[in-house]
Amino acid sequence: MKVGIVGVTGYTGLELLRILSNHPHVEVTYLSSKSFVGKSLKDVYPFELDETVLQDIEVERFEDCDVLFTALPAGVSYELVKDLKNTKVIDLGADFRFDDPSLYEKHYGKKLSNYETCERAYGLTELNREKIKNAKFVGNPGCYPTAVLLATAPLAKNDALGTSEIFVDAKSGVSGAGRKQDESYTFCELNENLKPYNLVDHRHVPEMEEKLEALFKKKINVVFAPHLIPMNRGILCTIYLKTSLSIEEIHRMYREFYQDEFFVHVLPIGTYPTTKWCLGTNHVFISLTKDERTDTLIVMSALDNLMKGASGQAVQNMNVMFCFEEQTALKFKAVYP
Ligand SMILES: NC(=O)C1=CN([C@@H]2O[C@H](COP(=O)(O)OP(=O)(O)OC[C@H]3O[C@@H](n4cnc5c(N)ncnc54)[C@H](OP(=O)(O)O)[C@@H]3O)[C@@H](O)[C@H]2O)C=CC1
Ligand SMILES: CC(=O)N[C@@H](CCC(=O)OP(=O)(O)O)C(=O)O
Repeated sequence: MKVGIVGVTGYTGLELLRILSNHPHVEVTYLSSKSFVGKSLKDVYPFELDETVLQDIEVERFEDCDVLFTALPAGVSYELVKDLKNTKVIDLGADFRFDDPSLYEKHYGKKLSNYETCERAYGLTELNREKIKNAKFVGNPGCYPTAVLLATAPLAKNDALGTSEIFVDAKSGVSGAGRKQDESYTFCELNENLKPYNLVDHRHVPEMEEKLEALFKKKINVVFAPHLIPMNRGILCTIYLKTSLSIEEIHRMYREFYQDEFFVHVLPIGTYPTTKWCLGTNHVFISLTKDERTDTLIVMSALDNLMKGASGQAVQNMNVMFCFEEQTALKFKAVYP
């Protein structure tokens, strides 16, 4: 199967290439860049050892691929790919994530033409597998929404959420911001530092709320506090919510909900996840603790933002769309320590 990566020079693009180089059923035939057209990938990243020449972004070349991964800033992919006839698209940005295009317009400041007519699915594999199978366009979720939705979805199935509000404290490694050059991402700004950013009005809040509403069949407000942490990769979300169920009942529900999932692990009660367990893998670790005194459930989820939070999940979705075994090329174990 022929695969293209548009935006291979970014962090998620490179991660896609790392994963796909282990995939027995695909050949990566098209790699594109904006700034390095005509150079080989090896010229830009000597460790890649890949002499493939980086192409310009040419829509005509997209049709030669069976599937195209677009790993571009939000707002660029949609217009490039929306009219493709035979090529399936997995977009790592936000352009295909929303059911309600007015939410995208409000939070990303751009109108998407004819959005309603494109056959699209939200690419949170474990929660949307059947739709992903037949979709032409898959909107791969944001990294924080992946962590938060997987950590809360079992409560929806059992109507176990006692309130209409959840509180999320999140920490992310710096690769989550992409390879941008910006003063706030320089070494001295980040090293030995823990930095809150975009509190409350982060763009992932409307994405989380839209998907939570669909899951819980009621409006759920998300109070969200993200932080940058001086690590390359990894996300840890700590979610506070109310439920009247006992920790044993909740733990049983979560275990049951994810019992057939290869990538989602519900830890024993009292075991807390760490980001290092997921490093370079597509696995997600979830833990549950209840503060009985305040009747508060604390759910934690840890994942690698470039893997399950982006490129790993994108390949998982490709496997679902093309009927390959879902774990193909994704059986990485953590790099530890
Ligand atoms: N990093 C992460 O953990 C996650 C990222 N995402 C999303 O995935 C997408 C890619 O992210 P990431 O790889 O981190 O980003 P990077 O900033 O690392 O890379 C961006 C890529 O897009 C290309 N590019 C930049 N601007 C344009 C443009 N105007 N037109 C065409 N190409 C352009 C760059 O090309 P060149 O290098 O040639 O200039 C580069 O290949 C984004 O939408 C991001 O929000 C989603 C989940 C997690
Ligand atoms: C650390 C950091 O900056 N993380 C990014 C999220 C990465 C991601 O999932 O991005 P998109 O939704 O834009 O695709 C952020 O907070 O915007």
